[in-house]
Amino acid sequence: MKSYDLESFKGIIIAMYSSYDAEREIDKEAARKLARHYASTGVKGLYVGGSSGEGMLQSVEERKQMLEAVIAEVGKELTIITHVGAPSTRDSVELAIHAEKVGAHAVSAVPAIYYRLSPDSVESHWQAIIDSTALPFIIYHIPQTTGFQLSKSLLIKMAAQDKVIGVKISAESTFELQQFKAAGGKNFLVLNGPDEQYLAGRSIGADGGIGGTYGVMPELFLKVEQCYVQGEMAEAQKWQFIINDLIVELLSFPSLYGACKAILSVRGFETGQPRMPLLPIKDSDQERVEALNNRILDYILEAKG
Ligand SMILES: CC(=O)N[C@H](C=O)[C@@H](O)[C@H](O)[C@H](O)CO
Ligand SMILES: CC(=O)C(=O)O
Repeated sequence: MKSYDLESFKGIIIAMYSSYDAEREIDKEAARKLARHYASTGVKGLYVGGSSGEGMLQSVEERKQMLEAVIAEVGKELTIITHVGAPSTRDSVELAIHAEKVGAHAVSAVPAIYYRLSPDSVESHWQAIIDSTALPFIIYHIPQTTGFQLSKSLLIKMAAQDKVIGVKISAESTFELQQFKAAGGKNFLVLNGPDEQYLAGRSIGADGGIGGTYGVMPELFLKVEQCYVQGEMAEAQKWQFIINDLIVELLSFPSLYGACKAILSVRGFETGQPRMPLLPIKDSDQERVEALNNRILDYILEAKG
């Protein structure tokens, strides 16, 4: 048994987009407004500073500001997981210590990026982060961007520690997800990464999911989850199909995050463009953004029924 409350990490957790002002600096007020909105949707929590949150494109100071804004607004209502992954162990540890100080509920990290690292090196990196606080830790496994393939043996070694409560797996193999779930055991969380496979991941062992596209349609993922829990598999599949149609369209823009942020902007939540090298949405994309937003909003209405 882990000595942490695992229930608070099970369910739909939005990988939150960062908010920037007109000068492209962190906009704490805008971040709070968006977090407040998310709290009203019924999701379980927020994942701050991950891939969707552009943590890797921000300074350590900016990452702290984003987290502080989110916690100030919804830290008492939602589970707040903060991603502290960085190229250097030193920066990750600094972010973890800060996260604990300001009241985050868990830290999470990808392997250190850029250098091609041995499993021993990644393990030491994660261990330094884990040892720096009393917070639970969630491994972020996303080999397609980090290049690091987490082995089952390293996973088992990590999961044996009380503080290591789970893994978020963004690799696309649901078999790998299942293998990690089996290896981690009953008291180890597996959170689904690829939003396109939420239902598949859930069916084969995931306890919930953390996703970037949840941020523009949390209600639809909550619907899939609700149908799944109630055993209405045909209905759950129907909604996953709808979601995947929408994701395919989101992926057709210059950048996924740019498209999601543009949709939020149409709804009155200004978060700015994503940072370079992520491409911004062009003016000529605006009409298509609005049409897609309308489609999503219609589905949200239908899902709420
Ligand atoms: C690389 C990346 O950002 N992956 C996210 C997390 O796993 C997903 O939520 C995707 O954004 C989503 O599945 C759309 O492809
Ligand atoms: C977790 C996730 O989906 C992200 O970091 O964007």
